[in-house]
Amino acid sequence: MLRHLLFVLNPVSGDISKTDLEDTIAAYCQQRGRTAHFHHTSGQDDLAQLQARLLRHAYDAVFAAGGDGTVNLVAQALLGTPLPLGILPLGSGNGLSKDLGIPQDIDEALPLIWQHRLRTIDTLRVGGHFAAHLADLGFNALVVERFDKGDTRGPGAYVRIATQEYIGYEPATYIIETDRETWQGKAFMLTIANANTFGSNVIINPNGQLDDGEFELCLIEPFPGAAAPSILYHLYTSAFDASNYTRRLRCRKARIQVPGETQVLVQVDGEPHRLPTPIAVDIQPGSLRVLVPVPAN
Ligand SMILES: Nc1ncnc2c1ncn2[C@@H]1O[C@H](COP(=O)(O)OP(=O)(O)OP(=O)(O)O)[C@@H](O)[C@H]1O
Repeated sequence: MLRHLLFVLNPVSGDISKTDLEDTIAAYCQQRGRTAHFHHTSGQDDLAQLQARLLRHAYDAVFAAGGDGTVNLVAQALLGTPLPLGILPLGSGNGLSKDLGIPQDIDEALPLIWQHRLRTIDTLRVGGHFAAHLADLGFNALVVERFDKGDTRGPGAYVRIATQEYIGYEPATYIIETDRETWQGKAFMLTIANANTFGSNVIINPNGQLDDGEFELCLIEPFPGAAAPSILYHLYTSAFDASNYTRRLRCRKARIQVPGETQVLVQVDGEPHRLPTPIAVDIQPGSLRVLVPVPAN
């Protein structure tokens, strides 16, 4: 039984107050013979702080209570340890928890603390950064960066920024060499996907498996404005491959060049980074243990 549980709380994620939540979690654990410990992120030096805490204290599992950024932080701190990651989805983007079938309602997610199944999944390294879920280059990375810098949150702000950026957006050229093939061309966006679904519910990589030792490069090629509604429709209906403007490359490793650019904007698990080119991507098979709901009979 997982007895000593550490909850890593991001106090600002998703604009959700977490003051009462701590009491709820502590009582919930106590009633079931578990002990809850809490760690608050500060936004500064969080990885080193969490790693230091994990060296000082013995826990049986660590829960990320926040969005994909908090999940990325906790997952990274757990690499190389036998400890499993639990997720309480409390961010504006909760993509990995959706892909793992974790309920999005916090009251429904709490039972994961004591009823769960252990699953081992792959993670990615993207340009030297750890990614547990999705990374991308191109249009979405640009929107994520602007969203990150802005002071408004929520899906409304994302759509507003996306609409502004879409007008006049110039797709870049990419040269992608994988362990299987080479592809060269312009792309509106290029998603590096171990998982399936963005926090926004866009299904960028239908049927991609989190534990198959492979990942997918999901390309949306330049398209005329008139095709945008049908592409969006395909993205929300698990029909990525049905569009004339999409393609997926499945692989274990890839090298992405962007001719003429010495650095490029890359979004990794919701956080924007400017990374030197070429970008190397590798799958790290079976590198993370996660707690997932027990399937209903
Ligand atoms: N105490 C804090 N104050 C300010 N920022 C913080 C704090 N703790 C963590 N952060 C920042 O929160 C971000 C991660 O947020 P997370 O993805 O968990 O939630 P989110 O609501 O989905 O995030 P966002 O809305 O920013 O995408 C990281 O950039 C991290 O540096």
